[in-house]
Amino acid sequence: MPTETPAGASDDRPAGALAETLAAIRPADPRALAEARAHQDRLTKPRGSLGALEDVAVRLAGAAAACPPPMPEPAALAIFAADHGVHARGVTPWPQEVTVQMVANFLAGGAVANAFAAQAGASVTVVDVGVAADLPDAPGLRRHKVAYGTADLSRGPAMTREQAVAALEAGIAVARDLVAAGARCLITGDMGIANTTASAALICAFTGADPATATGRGTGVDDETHARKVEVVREALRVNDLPADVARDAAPAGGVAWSGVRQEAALRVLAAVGGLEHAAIAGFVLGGAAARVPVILDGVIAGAAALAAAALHPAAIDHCVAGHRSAEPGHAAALAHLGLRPLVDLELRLGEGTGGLLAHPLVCAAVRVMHEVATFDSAGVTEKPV
Ligand SMILES: O=C(O)c1ccc[n+]([C@@H]2O[C@H](COP(=O)([O-])O)[C@@H](O)[C@H]2O)c1
Ligand SMILES: Cc1cc2nc[nH]c2cc1C
Repeated sequence: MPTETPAGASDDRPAGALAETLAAIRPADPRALAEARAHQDRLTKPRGSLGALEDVAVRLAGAAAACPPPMPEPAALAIFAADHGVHARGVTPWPQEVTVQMVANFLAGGAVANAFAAQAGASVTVVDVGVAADLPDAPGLRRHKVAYGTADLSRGPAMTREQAVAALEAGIAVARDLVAAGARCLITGDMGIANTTASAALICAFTGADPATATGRGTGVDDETHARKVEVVREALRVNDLPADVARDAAPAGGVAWSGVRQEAALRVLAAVGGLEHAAIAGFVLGGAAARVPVILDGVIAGAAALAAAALHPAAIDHCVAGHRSAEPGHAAALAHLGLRPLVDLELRLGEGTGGLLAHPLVCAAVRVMHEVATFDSAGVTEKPV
């Protein structure tokens, strides 16, 4: 049992790429943070007048350990696709085949994510981490299938620990390869019919939120389906023995780095109620953090996955920006727990990475200010109001 393991016991740490990635993650650099904050105040604008954009630029300086931070472009979107055993419980009106059909749509360039990626100048990679069908070869498709979908999380664990680690490592590999190919900003994307149910369960387990408040309407379910979905999330937490206080072991706590206990608890929660795409997105976040390349998080699926990444290594979140706030209620709970402020709030509830892509120009603008705006000194502008 994780609770019987001494805190910090190295024996419990996973081996392989996950362990190496966790070991490479560094928190925000305090010197770069201070330098960036001071630089913001020297630029030709009233102090704080760029609001949350100033915080984004300072955050990216801390993450990169450089002031100014590198421009976060080009960006690369990775859409992690997977299916869910809990679909059988009637938690979504959409047939499971829509997952594989949308994968084909992404690869053909026909989805909203493709249009938004073109607008942002981002590349699109589609990753099969657990689609319940065989996919033909296509440019832009990466194969990391761990299983043909998860098991039903309301009847027992959705994944084995090994499957969760394999999916985490798939996400790490995708992040590593995109960075090696030149990406300087990673954007999370997802596709998986029924994955808002798994997201709600993860958010409850990691934050202690109640299923009635964290479970939303996903693609747009009716009252009856929503009520069933809340009960399915409750059942998943009970069947998998994840009481509200499991969050004590798995959730990030201020100042604490990480320990074997925390990691094992995080893996147990992720495997019990997560999806293969959640695990892969958590790995993608860890991979970006290890490479000191910023990660823009998309909606509720990314928020739930980021909770798992934070539980595995709290400092990973220093490298993340919340692209937007989804209409899904659990997303706000996840972001509050992570201490992240979303940049865009347009009642989006699509997923695919669309909210993250919309935020990318804002993140670029925030960093460009640090590179290009004159200081009061250099421009000869009077620094103090009369
Ligand atoms: O990103 C979000 O916040 C979001 C909110 C609602 C729905 N989705 C997308 O819709 C699908 C899951 O919805 P559902 O109702 O089948 O659980 C999945 O493919 C997600 O990408 C995404
Ligand atoms: C059509 C459709 C597109 C999506 N994109 C992300 N999730 C989705 C769910 C559906 C149903």
